[in-house]
Amino acid sequence: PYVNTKDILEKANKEYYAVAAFNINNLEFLQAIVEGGIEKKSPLIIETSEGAMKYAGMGDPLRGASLFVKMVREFADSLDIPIALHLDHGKNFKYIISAIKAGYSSVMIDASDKPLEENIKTTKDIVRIAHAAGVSVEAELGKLAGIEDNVASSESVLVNPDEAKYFVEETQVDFLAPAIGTSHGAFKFKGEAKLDFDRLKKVKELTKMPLVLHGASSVVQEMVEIAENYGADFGGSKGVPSDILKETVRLGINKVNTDTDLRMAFVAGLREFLHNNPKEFDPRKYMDTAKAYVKKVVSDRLELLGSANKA
Ligand SMILES: O=C(COP(=O)(O)O)N(O)CCCCO
Ligand code: NA
Ligand SMILES: [Zn+2]
Repeated sequence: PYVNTKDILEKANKEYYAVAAFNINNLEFLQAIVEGGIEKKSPLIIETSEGAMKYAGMGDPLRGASLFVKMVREFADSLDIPIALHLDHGKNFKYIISAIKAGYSSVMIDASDKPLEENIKTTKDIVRIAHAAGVSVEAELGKLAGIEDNVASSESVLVNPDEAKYFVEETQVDFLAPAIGTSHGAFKFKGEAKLDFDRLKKVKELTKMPLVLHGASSVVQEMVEIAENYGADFGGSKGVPSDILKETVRLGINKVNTDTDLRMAFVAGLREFLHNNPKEFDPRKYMDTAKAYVKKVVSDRLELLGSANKA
């Protein structure tokens, strides 16, 4: 069934596991993710960025949003696993309202680059509107390093746990993304991978609410090797190691945003297939390996996060 993200995350919060939130831009990634969820009998959070809304709607974000709602609902209504649709990194009021109007389960208001009081004000405005429409809300505190959807944020500012408690009380958001040292994309760490577990622990103790980890892709070595075997150059790529990811779940992370790992898996499968099948031009065939690799990465992640058999 199509459910509210809050319902999925409240259960995960109680039972201390995490649910992956996978980004999509098209049908094929959605198919592969849903196949993984069926195989693992796991709840799924499908998420789209504002860029994905524009892309699918060919420039019209409301058309893109309603296309994604219709696609996701079609799958969700025909399956036993709970599936929610989330707007990731909502920054533009118009896009956030479009997602709410189209029927998204939840929206993220990302005002993490604003001073605290402004972040609170903006977030409160969105919470009021979203809650009136039965939509749950995610916000972010602190700043990720790396590139956030082509906006380079200078350096990562880690969450202040006391500020987090004040923020959630003031805004009544349903789930919070505390910045603890991750960043978006495939180049997360210069040296050794390290996250601030102490801050995460404190935020959980102070808020007791479902928490979100952004920039959580692991950069799956197997997929890097396949892609590089067929012409990709992913030199220097490094993600969040599995043991560190598991530790964040143990400490209270319940939603794990994953985009880069699926992108790399898809392109690895596409490169491999096209190289080995020079005569093929049927889209139902040449994207097959790509989808199979995405499904594999999805299934492994659902297992690792502990959401398998939790549907
Ligand atoms: O936090 C994440 C996941 O980040 P990643 O998959 O790059 O680790 N997202 O919000 C997905 C969109 C960011 C661009 O990749
Ligand atoms: Na999000
Ligand atoms: Zn993110």
